[in-house]
Amino acid sequence: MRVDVISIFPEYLAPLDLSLIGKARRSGLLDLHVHDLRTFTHDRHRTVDDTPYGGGAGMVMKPEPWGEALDHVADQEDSRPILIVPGPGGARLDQSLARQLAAADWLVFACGRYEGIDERVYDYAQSTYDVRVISLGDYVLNGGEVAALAIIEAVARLVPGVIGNAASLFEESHEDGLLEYPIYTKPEQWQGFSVPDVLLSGDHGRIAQWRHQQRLDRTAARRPDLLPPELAGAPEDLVVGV
Ligand SMILES: Nc1c(O)cccc1[N+](=O)[O-]
Repeated sequence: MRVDVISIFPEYLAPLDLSLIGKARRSGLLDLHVHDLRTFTHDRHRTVDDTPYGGGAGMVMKPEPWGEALDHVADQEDSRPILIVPGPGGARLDQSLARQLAAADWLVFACGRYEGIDERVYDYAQSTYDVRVISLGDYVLNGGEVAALAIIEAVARLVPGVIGNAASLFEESHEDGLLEYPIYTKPEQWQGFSVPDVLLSGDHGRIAQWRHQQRLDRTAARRPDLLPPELAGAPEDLVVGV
């Protein structure tokens, strides 16, 4: 998978050199390119913003640098990349959308700052990109970089080979709609807390059943909205292993 990120703060994307994503870059599984939007300005001050037409607070990102940057990134390529513009007005990222994006060959991220990007950039990009606005949630960030990091991590880890043990992708929270079960490691006793006996039993059938029940209980308690319709609204003590 190729990923391009355009930002006025390219150093914000430095964490992508770390851990499994950094390893995927070095192995060639992830072909990541970060671009400084100011590279595509031509004035002495490398200007990327200006006042909004119609008045209002704050500044708007100018269309010209974005147009040049998007043309530069997509240049000489015949495939149509997905352009992701992280923003509060976008489709909410969830595991299903992350899986969809992980099937793409090429993602390009446009990280807005200030009050956002001139609307004509979205229109201009349509001829070359599949334009998507994606939100992490209903709250306000200062720009798109943090969201781009989160989306890239959620997507890249689903690319085959990025996570060494693919089995660990299953039974994760949200992978199949339920939250994950509690996990434990050595020592058996710690600060007066014990590991549940069932996990020490060696009975894999009982362990699997216990873990499934834990997932149902946790989902019912913390995210009842995720419960399957047949269990939604059922009293917690009736949410039994099904
Ligand atoms: N919420 C927000 C924002 O305020 C600015 C950029 C990106 C996001 N987001 O992805 O959620």
